[in-house]
Amino acid sequence: MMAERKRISILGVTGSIGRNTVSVMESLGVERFETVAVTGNGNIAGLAGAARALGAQVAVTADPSRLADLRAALAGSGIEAAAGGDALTEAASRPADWVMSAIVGAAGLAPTLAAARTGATIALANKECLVAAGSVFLAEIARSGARLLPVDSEHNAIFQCIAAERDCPIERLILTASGGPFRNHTRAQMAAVTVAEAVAHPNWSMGARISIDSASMFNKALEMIEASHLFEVTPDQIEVIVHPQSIIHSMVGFRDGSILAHLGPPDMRVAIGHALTWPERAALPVDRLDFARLGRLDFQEPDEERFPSLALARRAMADGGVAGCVLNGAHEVALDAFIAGQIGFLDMAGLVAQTMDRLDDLPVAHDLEDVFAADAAARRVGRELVGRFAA
Ligand SMILES: NC(=O)C1=CN([C@@H]2O[C@H](COP(=O)(O)OP(=O)(O)OC[C@H]3O[C@@H](n4cnc5c(N)ncnc54)[C@H](OP(=O)(O)O)[C@@H]3O)[C@@H](O)[C@H]2O)C=CC1
Ligand SMILES: CC(=O)[C@@H](O)[C@H](O)COP(=O)(O)O
Ligand SMILES: [Mn+2]
Repeated sequence: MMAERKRISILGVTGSIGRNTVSVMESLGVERFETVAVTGNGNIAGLAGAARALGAQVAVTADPSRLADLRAALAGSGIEAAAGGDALTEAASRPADWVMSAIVGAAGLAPTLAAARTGATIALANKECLVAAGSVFLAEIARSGARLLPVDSEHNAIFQCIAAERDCPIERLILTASGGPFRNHTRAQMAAVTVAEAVAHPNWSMGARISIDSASMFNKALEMIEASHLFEVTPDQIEVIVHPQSIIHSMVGFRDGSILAHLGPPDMRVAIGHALTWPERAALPVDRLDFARLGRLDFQEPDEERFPSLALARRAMADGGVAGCVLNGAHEVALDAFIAGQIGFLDMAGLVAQTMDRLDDLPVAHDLEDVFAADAAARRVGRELVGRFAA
């Protein structure tokens, strides 16, 4: 008798994580899965291609102006086409067993919560959900009974390290950071880097925005806040160590001095496959580590002078309330402005810091409306500040 097929939706199927998710499904056999919904934004050919490859029920673009293009791309397939924010939420709400949350940025928050409210298991790649909405997001997850499986490589690594240690308190979480392409740049060199240089990650193949965030270490800043929400630790238990090879994906220290680490090739199919087949492990066609060839693993202290984003994360965690939401909203504005050539690479941290200064008295968020209000305020202030940095 054929085993019941797992019902899957992929939010952000056209992106780096989305494509890797499709690749993992293909390597496991797409016939094992029933694909409910796939979503994208501007990449209509990619969206229609994924929908056809997986035999999805519905494909949704977030961009309403692209509905006709999507319909044309899906012609003859029998797959429903839809567009816009409400359609995205409706598709995310369709009953599924497992939903990959891989839309980039805070735009992923509403669809991810829509999926969580159905009680589906949420494979969470989108770190901005936790950074922006933190306890409100977790309260909604708890209410829905949905299970959260971290996909971000560091958090997936920690999840794997603590799986057998349920009753042992964590002493420290050690997040590894590659240090990005500017690991050894001086501040003067960093001030002049281009978008093309910032996007060129030394180890991982990822979307443009997270690649630039790795270069500024804003990615690690977001991940510190993400870890503070996912695991039972206080901010001072979260450490960052630069590990240029990206082979150790993170470590957990316990009170007896033991440290458990998760190692693997820098390939997101490992974390995605782990979340997709959890609590089992399926065979994956990824490179196997060859330690003799690696020869060594290096570590260095992160330099918070050159990477001020890390101190901003510590400040957001200490401030609590909506500080993470303000950091995230301002950071998304700063990143857009850097990509558009309006501000320099180092201005991003300055813009976020000034936005946090100006919005340090916002009320604590009790619900999603409060979160969206704080996010909107951060973006408004951030956009005002872009002009000043652009001068
Ligand atoms: N890439 C990686 O290896 C890792 C990524 N992550 C996290 O996973 C998330 C996705 O990253 P990544 O795959 O690199 O990003 P990509 O930029 O490659 O893909 C982003 C996805 O989101 C869609 N999208 C963009 N804007 C919107 C919007 N306004 N509304 C709805 N959908 C939208 C894109 O659609 P389209 O392409 O059609 O425009 C695409 O499907 C991020 O939060 C990132 O931090 C975490 C760990 C590793
Ligand atoms: C693959 C993944 O999870 C990314 O977040 C990655 O960790 C980025 O590398 P950095 O360590 O350079 O931020
Ligand atoms: Mn990561």
